[in-house]
Amino acid sequence: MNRSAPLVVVMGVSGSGKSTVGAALAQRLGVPFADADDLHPAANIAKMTAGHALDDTDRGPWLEAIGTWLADHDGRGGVMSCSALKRSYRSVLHRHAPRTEFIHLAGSREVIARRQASRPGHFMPASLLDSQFAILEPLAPEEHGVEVDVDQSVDAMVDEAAAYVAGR
Ligand SMILES: Nc1ncnc2c1ncn2[C@@H]1O[C@H](COP(=O)(O)OP(=O)(O)O)[C@@H](O)[C@H]1O
Ligand SMILES: O=C(O)[C@H](O)[C@@H](O)[C@H](O)[C@H](O)COP(=O)(O)O
Repeated sequence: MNRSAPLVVVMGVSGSGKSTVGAALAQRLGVPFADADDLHPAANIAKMTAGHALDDTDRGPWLEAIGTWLADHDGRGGVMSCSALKRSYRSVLHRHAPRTEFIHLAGSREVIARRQASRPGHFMPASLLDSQFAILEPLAPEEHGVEVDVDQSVDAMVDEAAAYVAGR
């Protein structure tokens, strides 16, 4: 069994609970937490705030910064909340930190839209949710990770994620 500290990316579309569940999971696991929203270049935040979806070029340097954080935390472990919507994005992260595991917070557009809309003071406009679902690629069987249903309490989601990590 691999006893090294967990290195986890909590992924999913905007409003799926990445920040909430990621922070709680990090606390449960006793490892540092970071939110990929804080690693976006200012231009990316400005673009999303203005209602435009990011493209692969916008996400390139951001993914490199997230991968660097993961590689830096390989020894002590960590949890990063990051949309990581496409498999190619997850491949970039995996290249930096090969033992990264992915927890995909997955659910219906209806539930997630409700949560996203009820979240106060966030830069991400609700209008961009469709573009997030449009490019979302769920985890492939050969990727290291698990899907957790968003339609349950935060505690239950963290329980599932922590159980997956413990059993790896
Ligand atoms: N399991 C849950 N049950 C109810 N509300 C939730 C749950 N998970 C997250 N939320 C709420 O939904 C909103 C979006 O969650 P957030 O963590 O900001 O998502 P993301 O980081 O993926 O955009 C927040 O207001 C958060 O408090
Ligand atoms: O790749 C992207 O398009 C963005 O990273 C996006 O997926 C992310 O969701 C935003 O940064 C909004 O932040 P929230 O996910 O916290 O809503």
